[in-house]
Amino acid sequence: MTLSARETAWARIHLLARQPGAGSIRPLFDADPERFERFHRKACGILLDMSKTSIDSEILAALLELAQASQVTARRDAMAAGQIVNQTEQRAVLHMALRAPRSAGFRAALPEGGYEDASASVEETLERMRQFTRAIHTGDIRGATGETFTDVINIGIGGSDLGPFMASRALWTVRSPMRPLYLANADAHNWEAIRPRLNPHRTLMLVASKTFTTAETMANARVVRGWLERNLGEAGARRHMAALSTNHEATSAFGIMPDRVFGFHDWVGGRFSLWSAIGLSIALGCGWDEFSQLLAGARSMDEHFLTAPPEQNLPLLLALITAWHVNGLGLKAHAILPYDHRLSRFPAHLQQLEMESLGKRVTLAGEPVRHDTGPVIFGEPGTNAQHSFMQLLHQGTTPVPADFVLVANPNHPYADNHRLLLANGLAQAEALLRGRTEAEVTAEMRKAGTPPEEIARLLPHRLFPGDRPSTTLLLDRLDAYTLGQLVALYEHKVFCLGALWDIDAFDQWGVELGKQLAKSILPELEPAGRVGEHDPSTAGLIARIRDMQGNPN
Ligand SMILES: O=P(O)(O)OC[C@H]1O[C@](O)(CO)[C@@H](O)[C@@H]1O
Repeated sequence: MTLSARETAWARIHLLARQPGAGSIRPLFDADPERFERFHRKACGILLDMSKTSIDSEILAALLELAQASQVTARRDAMAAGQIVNQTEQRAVLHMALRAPRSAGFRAALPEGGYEDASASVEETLERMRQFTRAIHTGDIRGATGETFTDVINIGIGGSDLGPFMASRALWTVRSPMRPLYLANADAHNWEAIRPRLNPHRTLMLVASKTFTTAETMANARVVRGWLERNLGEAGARRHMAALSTNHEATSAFGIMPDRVFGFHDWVGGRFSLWSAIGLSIALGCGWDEFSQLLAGARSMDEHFLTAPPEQNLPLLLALITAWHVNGLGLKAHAILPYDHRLSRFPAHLQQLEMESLGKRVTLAGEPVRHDTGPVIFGEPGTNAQHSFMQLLHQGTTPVPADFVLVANPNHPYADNHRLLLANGLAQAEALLRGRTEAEVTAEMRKAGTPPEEIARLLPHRLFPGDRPSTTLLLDRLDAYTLGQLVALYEHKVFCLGALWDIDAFDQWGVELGKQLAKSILPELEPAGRVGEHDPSTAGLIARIRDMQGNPN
């Protein structure tokens, strides 16, 4: 049987991963004092250090071969050309058009044939967003009682929340023009926690939903609209509402004035939408210049992704590292550890970006995948992570690859704190690599005067296996531009993994079943409802909830 180029490339990866010592990192440093120099790359101001992984020249060459055999470059070019790369939904994928000037000339293929001018509609929407933002900030647009808007509440979930929330958290300062707040959870405790901080006379409400049908978002939008109406009347409330959506019919049915609807297109996936109208809360909260810089930074990463050779291409390299860990070494979790508090929502954003994109079990052709796909993504900002889950990364039974994001220069004057932060980030990665040997632990305990029997008792608990992989991304500073670069880097990493695994990284059918079942359970929880057909566990739980709420079964 002849193997295809892809199969051959995969076979090579698996073979390399089975070599004795594969997965070991420390010997690679021992053998090559220049390893850091040879295994770090710098592009777009981001330094990517992959030397603390077990990838050596041979493995890197094999991974690059896999990328070539998987036609990552050709697929990338097809995406940039606006072809229908989201095959199951028959859509082009053009978030890159959102941050490109009109002269870039992005076009989106239409399923019925022909193309639409993506860049033209992006430019038009951006200009409307810019004017609206300016008018809100200058007070040309005011609330129903003539007061200026001080707060903007973005009501959305998933990609209509996580990206804008992450970016606002990173970019907002006390000097920013408005306070951006985010309401996502259908649990009204979320709204109850936000409401006391808001003055209805000064609050602008954005309903952010690509489809404008998402149950959680619509439930929250009705609650907040009701609050505005009670305080301002129906007509007054309308002056406080805007929508970010592709569904103009539904926004108008909800009562949002047509000139307050900022649209985008189905070639923008939810988790890639923070650059579109969905990012309006970033512009309003942090300022138009910041939003523009965010787009410009992402654009610079797009240009790098589209033009850099594979061996220098940061998104591709990040993807190949993950492929090595998941498929070569069988490591199925991945930690995101930003050592910058402004990036505290970054892991949450990447959770959706990576897991919704890459949590797939069939190929584009609908065949079962032959390789594992997306790992579990989780994370917290350092140093908080160290005091919660890092124990498992250091001494748990399975290595968990981690991305450390370090920022050399802070945007605050507390140099001591920043040194402490960086020292911890560097130390965690070093500890994962280096580990701690029996000789080291024994010597340290002896020095501390620990009796021999106590040393023997504690020794196994105090050993660190080391040789655990991590990748470091080092930024000079974090600002809107570099944030744009960082987020776009991960977006393109996801694209590359989708191509390597031959899956559709742009659909999300896996979220549908739960939504459908929730619809059928909903009436069963009403006071006069009845428990329907379910598995015994679900039926039992519904019955108990009805009991606890004092409703008959
Ligand atoms: O913007 P919408 O249409 O409300 O969707 C919100 C989110 O829901 C999802 O469809 C998943 O349920 C995400 O892909 C999306 O980001």
